Amino acid sequence: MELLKAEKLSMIFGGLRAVDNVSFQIDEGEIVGLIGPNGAGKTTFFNLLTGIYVPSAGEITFQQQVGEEKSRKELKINGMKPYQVTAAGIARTFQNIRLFKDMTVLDNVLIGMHSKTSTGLWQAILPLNMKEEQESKDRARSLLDFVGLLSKEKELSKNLAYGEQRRLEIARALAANPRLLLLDEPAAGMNAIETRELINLITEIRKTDKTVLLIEHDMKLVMGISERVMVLDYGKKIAEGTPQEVQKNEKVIKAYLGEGA
Ligand SMILES: Nc1ncnc2c1ncn2[C@@H]1O[C@H](COP(=O)(O)OP(=O)(O)OP(=O)(O)O)[C@@H](O)[C@H]1O
Repeated sequence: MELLKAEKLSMIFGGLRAVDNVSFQIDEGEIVGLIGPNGAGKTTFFNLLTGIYVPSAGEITFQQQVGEEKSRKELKINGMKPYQVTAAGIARTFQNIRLFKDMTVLDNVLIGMHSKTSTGLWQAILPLNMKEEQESKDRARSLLDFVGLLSKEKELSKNLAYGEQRRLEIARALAANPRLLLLDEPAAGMNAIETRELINLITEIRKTDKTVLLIEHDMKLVMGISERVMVLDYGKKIAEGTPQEVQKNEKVIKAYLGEGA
């Protein structure tokens, strides 16, 4: 079932078409990889889906879940503010880790929980009533447990190892309880062990009913974990298909993977 659809999406900076007429759909429960050379427009595409940029052309729709009965409402994402997009059910991590470095690991997750409102930071810092505060902390701790960081809850996030900071970013994004999780180069800078742990984590996230779209340059990871892969080059979609199809695609080999792939 369709979760998010982008139709003929473009983003133009000056004369540069960073995203050029890209149509894309992701269904509920899928893990989809987004690949392409440096500067292909991958992060810009994420920025369009998350309200950081308003598209120069095209439309993005998201099937928001409303109420307890899980009924759906089609929502137009264009023009929404990033916090409204998060509240609608799309959360993300960033290529350059964006944690509050002088705050504890636990507080970083608590902030993610309250980022659904424009006053999110203040709500996270100001005291809630005791019961709410305890419930929030319990949920934040269970997310830390999920990403394997519970034992580090009191540490300052800047003191975590690089791979741990990346996992904390994922916990912070999950705190918003998204239906669609966007991961921007989650394995960047990770060693082989950290990458293996990350693959396990993404597999576990998928089991929790979430849909995942990830940008990644680690081909082993992205081809191993994705059911479908979309390839961008100079802002244009040059291929889309299963990892096997994409790896055999002449255009993709020429633009990105190279002959030795
Ligand atoms: N705010 C901006 N203003 C002007 N140009 C931009 C802006 N953001 C991105 N670009 C340009 O748009 C193009 C696409 O950039 P983008 O960061 O989306 O690529 P990418 O595929 O994510 O690259 P990488 O793999 O290196 O992260 C690049 O040429 C980049 O310089």
